[in-house]
Amino acid sequence: MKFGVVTFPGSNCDHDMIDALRYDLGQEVIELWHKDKDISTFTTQDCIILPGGFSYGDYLRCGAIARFSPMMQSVIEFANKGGRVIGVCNGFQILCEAGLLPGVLLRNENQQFVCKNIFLKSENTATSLTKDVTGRPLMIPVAHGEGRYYADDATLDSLFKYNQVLFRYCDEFGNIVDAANPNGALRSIAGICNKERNVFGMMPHPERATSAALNNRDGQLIFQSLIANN
Ligand SMILES: NC(=O)CC[C@H](N)C(=O)O
Repeated sequence: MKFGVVTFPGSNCDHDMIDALRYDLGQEVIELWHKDKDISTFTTQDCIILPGGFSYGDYLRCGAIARFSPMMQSVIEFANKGGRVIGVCNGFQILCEAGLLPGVLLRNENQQFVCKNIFLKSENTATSLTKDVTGRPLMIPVAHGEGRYYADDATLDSLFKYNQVLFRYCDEFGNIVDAANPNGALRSIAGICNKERNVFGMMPHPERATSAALNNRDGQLIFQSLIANN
């Protein structure tokens, strides 16, 4: 399989993602530009990633302008054919704005940008991204101003009912407690997928935790699960 990483104007985690996949995980990576549309070399075995950043300066709402990029039309078609798409942080925001994932990311409850390590509990072994992520909580960094996952009660209930919640914020022992929730996300939701389980969004940054040089390789477990369960 190969990965495509889309750069939008204002992306700033695209090269972190490319480096993590290429050098820490040894994967083939194609760099994609938001104004291009041709992803015909990608098959449904492959994966497109929307990385983090501040696309279009976060104007209107985070991701609200990027979702109109020409590349997004191709990404939506790719996802509808069953190709896997992952959005991290701003990428998650873009996927929600594009309607590929339900809900929205609102400004953090404390109105502050939050940048720190948090713990994540994997909630779901039914998706390729999380299948092999079992056992202890993962330590992964977050860095966002608008990461508070919000959806109406019916949507939240449906996410749990259909096993679409990927990750929840927890303490270092795996307990879901308010104090471990960095942004006020409803039901401590940190990541979700669509019903078909091929579109994934998460606020924390696994690509910032794939290298021994960073003293944290917990993020590798997430990418390795995706690669192993292709
Ligand atoms: N690291 C990021 O992707 C930041 C996402 C977004 N711009 C926010 O602050 O919420």
